[in-house]
Amino acid sequence: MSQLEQLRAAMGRAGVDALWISDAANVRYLSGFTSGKDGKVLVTPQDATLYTDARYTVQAAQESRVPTFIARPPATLEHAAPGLAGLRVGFEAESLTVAELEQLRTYWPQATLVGTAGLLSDLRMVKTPDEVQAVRDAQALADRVFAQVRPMIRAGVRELDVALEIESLLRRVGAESAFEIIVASGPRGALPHGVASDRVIGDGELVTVDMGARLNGYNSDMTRTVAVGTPSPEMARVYRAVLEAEEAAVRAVRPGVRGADLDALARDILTGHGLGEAFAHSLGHGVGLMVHEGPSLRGSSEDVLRPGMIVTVEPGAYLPDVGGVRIEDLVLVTEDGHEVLSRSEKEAV
Ligand SMILES: CSCC[C@H](N)C(=O)N[C@@H](C)C(=O)N[C@@H](C)C(=O)O
Repeated sequence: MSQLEQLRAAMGRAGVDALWISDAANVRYLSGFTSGKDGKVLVTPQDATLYTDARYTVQAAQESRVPTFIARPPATLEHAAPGLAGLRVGFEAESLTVAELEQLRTYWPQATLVGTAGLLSDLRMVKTPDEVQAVRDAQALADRVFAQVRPMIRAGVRELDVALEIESLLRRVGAESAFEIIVASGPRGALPHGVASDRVIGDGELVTVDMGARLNGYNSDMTRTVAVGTPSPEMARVYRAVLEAEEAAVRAVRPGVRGADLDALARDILTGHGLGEAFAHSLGHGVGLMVHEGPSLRGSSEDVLRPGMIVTVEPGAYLPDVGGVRIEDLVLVTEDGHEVLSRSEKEAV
């Protein structure tokens, strides 16, 4: 089934006849138009239309897999209105603003507007072969960049300079950083999202580097914690515990496994090392057009892994004022198990 056919089936289950798609990643996913933030897609029982404005006339003609109508709101809404009379029209409750909803109410008075959630994000969880290749390419690039940057992670270098080098290497090959690069050294390692600061890396410290490449719209995500010199026995113990949890969770990735069970597996290992409280976030998340998307590998998740999903496995342990460790791999769920897409070496500490 095509993406559009799968979406129409999901719309039927949600009880809507048409869907107004406003989330930028969903617009891109469904239409192929790469400037999704400046577009909307309307899916009706018969048609799908990309609405964008005249800045994108040429680009939309080149990229969009669905017919395009060039206009700005409210002309877009006026164009759509006649076809929506009497229909139940879904909108994406997680991305449409209140002001935009009011505008839909004004211009589509004969439609019944219905809030929906997750119709496209559910589809996006399982990647097509082309999407898998796109994430694979992004991760391969991130691995190459990490290998180039690893030698500069040493005492006397600022975290910021490490991040800048990663960013510039990514930019030079036409990619960009998938998110603000995390370089957290020494005690800053206790910040799970310690974006690079002007702190100078010291001897005997662990340094957590969390980076991703965005290439052709698709993201990668990987974390390595590296040792500069010889870390304290306490931090070496934490590193080995996190590595044990990470490797065990990666080994367990296969179709049919629940995200919640993978989280519990890693959490139980860290708890056994007295680090359960120090693991301050979920085990992982899906990666694709967004760095964070479904499925979720957290305790409350009901997601079950299926072939074609791409997830991170990233346990961590964070000790305030002392330091922290996170180790993260990007993992493709295959028909009979998994394939680890991130290839960067993990150091023995
Ligand atoms: C702001 S993007 C940061 C990406 C980073 N690699 C990452 O995913 N960090 C995780 C610790 C994280 O944010 N996990 C989320 C899903 C959570 O546990 O709520």
